Amino acid sequence: MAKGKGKNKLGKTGGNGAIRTNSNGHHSRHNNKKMEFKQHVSRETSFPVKLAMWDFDHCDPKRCSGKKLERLNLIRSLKINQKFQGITVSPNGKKFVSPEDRELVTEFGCAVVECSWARIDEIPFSKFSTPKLDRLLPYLVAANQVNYGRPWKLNCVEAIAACLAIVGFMDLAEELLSHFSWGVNFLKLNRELLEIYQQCTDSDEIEAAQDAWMDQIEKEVQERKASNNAQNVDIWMSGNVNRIDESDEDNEDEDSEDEEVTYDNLGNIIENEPREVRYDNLGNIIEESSEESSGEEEEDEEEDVKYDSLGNVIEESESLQKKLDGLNI
Ligand SMILES: C[S@@+](CC[C@H](N)C(=O)[O-])C[C@H]1O[C@@H](n2cnc3c(N)ncnc32)[C@H](O)[C@@H]1O
Repeated sequence: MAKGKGKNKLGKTGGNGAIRTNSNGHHSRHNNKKMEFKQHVSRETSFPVKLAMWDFDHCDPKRCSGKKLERLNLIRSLKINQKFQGITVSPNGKKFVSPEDRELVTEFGCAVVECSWARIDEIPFSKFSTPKLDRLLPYLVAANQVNYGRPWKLNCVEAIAACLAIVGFMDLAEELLSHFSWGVNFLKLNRELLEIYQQCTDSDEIEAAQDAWMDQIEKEVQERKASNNAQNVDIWMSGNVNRIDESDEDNEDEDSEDEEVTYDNLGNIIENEPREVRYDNLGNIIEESSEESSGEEEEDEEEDVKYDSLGNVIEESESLQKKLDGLNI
């Protein structure tokens, strides 16, 4: 393709077939995608979409994503007072990037302001910006090492990739990010949101989608907090969490195993219910009744208890025997 004006007009590049628009409005590439891209990058300005930046030299060139794109010949630097005809993603914007901007991006490209977030107040936006072309990016989370996990504070390559993805050039966003080790994570982290934004038509819809997403996040945070609080209360109220909840019907088996069957030091069953037990001076049971037991019960038990030649109990009361039968011992 000839150098000059028409070079980056997407959809008009027909000959090299780099970009085709599908029924969703997204574009796709045909086979040997990498090769087609390499052909592009070997050209003077190197990318199917015109990319530009105003570089304020705030950043360490080794860490700066804008400078890396420049070294790769994917973006060009603009002079401070130089205007740009395409979309500028900038914190100075009033509207959000939306699929409505697709034609502008296709025709004229996308620019960023390469500077430090910490020094953003020093930037003389009025010198270079065209306010009606400035765009905010909606809620998206950074994946770069400097601001990982932070919403809105994207670096230059993320900002450009986000703009490309929102207007429907997802594969170009991928291409651009593929030059950064962490790049693929930006699309992974934001995939769902980007798909939502791609379905919007204009800035207002993008803003509404962003607000709905943030409301949802806020709701989930509150729910998680409430559930954590509830769990903390339960832990303190329930004491030892290793104890089995005896009111739990599912624990019936464990409960029944807890039913106490106790033995004397020779292994004889001496009690199946809490009772006061007394021993003779050889350790033999001499009485099983409690002082509170009725006289009737005492008599019954006395009648049923028999002893072996050493004085040990060899036969339990009838009621005890019934319980033993029930336990299949
Ligand atoms: C402040 S610079 C930081 C650049 C960083 N030093 C780097 O290595 O790429 C990031 C630029 O990306 C664009 N940008 C990032 N996040 C944005 C957002 N949420 N809205 C609009 N523009 C954004 C702006 O042009 C912004 O100036």
